Amino acid sequence: MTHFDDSSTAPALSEIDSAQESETSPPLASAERLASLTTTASSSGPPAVHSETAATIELRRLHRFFDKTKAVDDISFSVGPGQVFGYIGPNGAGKTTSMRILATLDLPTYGDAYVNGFSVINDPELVRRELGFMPDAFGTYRNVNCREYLDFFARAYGLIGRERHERLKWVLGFTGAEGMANKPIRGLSKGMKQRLCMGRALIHDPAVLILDEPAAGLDPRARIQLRQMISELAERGKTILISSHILTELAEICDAVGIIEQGRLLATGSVDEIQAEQQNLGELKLRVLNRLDEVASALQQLHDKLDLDNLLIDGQLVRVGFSGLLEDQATVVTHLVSQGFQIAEVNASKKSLEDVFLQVTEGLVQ
Ligand SMILES: Nc1ncnc2c1ncn2[C@@H]1O[C@H](COP(=O)(O)OP(=O)(O)OP(=O)(O)O)[C@@H](O)[C@H]1O
Repeated sequence: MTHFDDSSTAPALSEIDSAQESETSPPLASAERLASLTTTASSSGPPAVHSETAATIELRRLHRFFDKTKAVDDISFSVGPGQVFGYIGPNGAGKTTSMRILATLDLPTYGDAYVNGFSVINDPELVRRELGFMPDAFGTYRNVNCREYLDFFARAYGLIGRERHERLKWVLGFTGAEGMANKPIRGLSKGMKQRLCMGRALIHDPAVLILDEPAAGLDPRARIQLRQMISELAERGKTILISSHILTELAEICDAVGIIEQGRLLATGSVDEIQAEQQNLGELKLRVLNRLDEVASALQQLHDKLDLDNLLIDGQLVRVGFSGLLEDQATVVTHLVSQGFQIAEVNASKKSLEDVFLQVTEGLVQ
C-alpha cells in the first residue's frame, strides 16, 4: 500500500543550502523512544499505546520538490499533545504533500518529520502505529460492507479477539456509522464515506490524527458533527493535524493554524495571533463635527498607527484603516479630542478571517 514517488524527480540535496544539514539531526534513538512507551509494540499483540503526554507532530525544515515544483519548501512547525492544528492553504499549496510525508506515503527531499518523536525516514513502521490518516480521496471496494472494511484494518493493526470487537463497536458508535455497518461501501454517500474513513483512521486508537480536508463535500450538519468529533478527540488527548482551504471552517476548533501557500508557511500561531500580526485589519469610522478640513493633517501625525492610504472623508464621516486594536482606536480618539475636534460617533469594524486569509496569501499557484 505504501507508495513512494520516484526520488529521481527531486532535485539533488546539494541544491539546498548545505548549512541546513546540522539542523536536521536525527531525533532521539528509536530504542529510547520505544522504552518510554507505556506499552510496546509486538508482532502478535495490539499496536503500541502511548502515554498521552508523548503525542506530538513535528515538521523540521521539511522540503519536497517535484522537478521544479516546490510542493513543500522549508516548512517547520510542531503540534503539542491534545492540540488541534489547522493547516490552511489554497489549492496546490502543499498540504496533502506534507500530510502524505507524515503518513509515510512519501519521503521528503530534505528535512524530516516526526510523530511522537519517531522519524518518518528512520522509523516509518513506528510512525504508522502512532498515526491515523484520513486521506482526501477514498478508494471504494466492491462487495465489502462497512463492518468488514473496518474489521480488515483492525486485523491489519494486530487487534485480536474481544479487543478488536470492542474497538470496532466503539468506532462505529463514535463516528455515527452504526446504522450503515452492514451496508456495502460502494453505495455510500460522500458523508457516509467520510465517517467510515474517519473510523478507519481511528481503528487502532492512534495518538495522532492527520485529516486531509475531512469536511470537503459535507453538508452543514455533517460539518458540525465532524467539528464535534474532532473536539472530542482532542479532549481525549489526540493530537490532530487537519487541513482545509477555509480558515473560518477551522477557526473555532483549532488551537493553532498554519497558513501555507506555494509550499511556504506564511503565518503560524493562534487565529487571534495571526489576526493581530496583520496590519490594517480594521476600519475606524468617526463622525467629526468641526474643522473637517484639518482632520487629515491631524491623522497624519499618527501615520505609524493608521493606514492613511485608506483615508476617506465624506462630509462629517471620516473612515481610516487601522490595526483593529482597541488601544489604537483609543489613541486616535484621544489625539483628535485633545486637538479640539468634536467626535460625535466612533465605530470600528474588524476584518473577517476570510479577509485575513486573503491578506496573508496571494493566490499564487505553481
Ligand atoms: N506526485 C506529484 N508529482 C508532481 N507534482 C506533484 C505531485 N504531488 C503534488 N504535486 C504538486 O505539488 C504541489 C502541491 O500539491 P498538494 O497536493 O500538496 O497541494 P494541496 O495544498 O494539498 O492542494 P489541494 O488543496 O488542491 O488538495 C502542486 O503544485 C502539485 O501539482
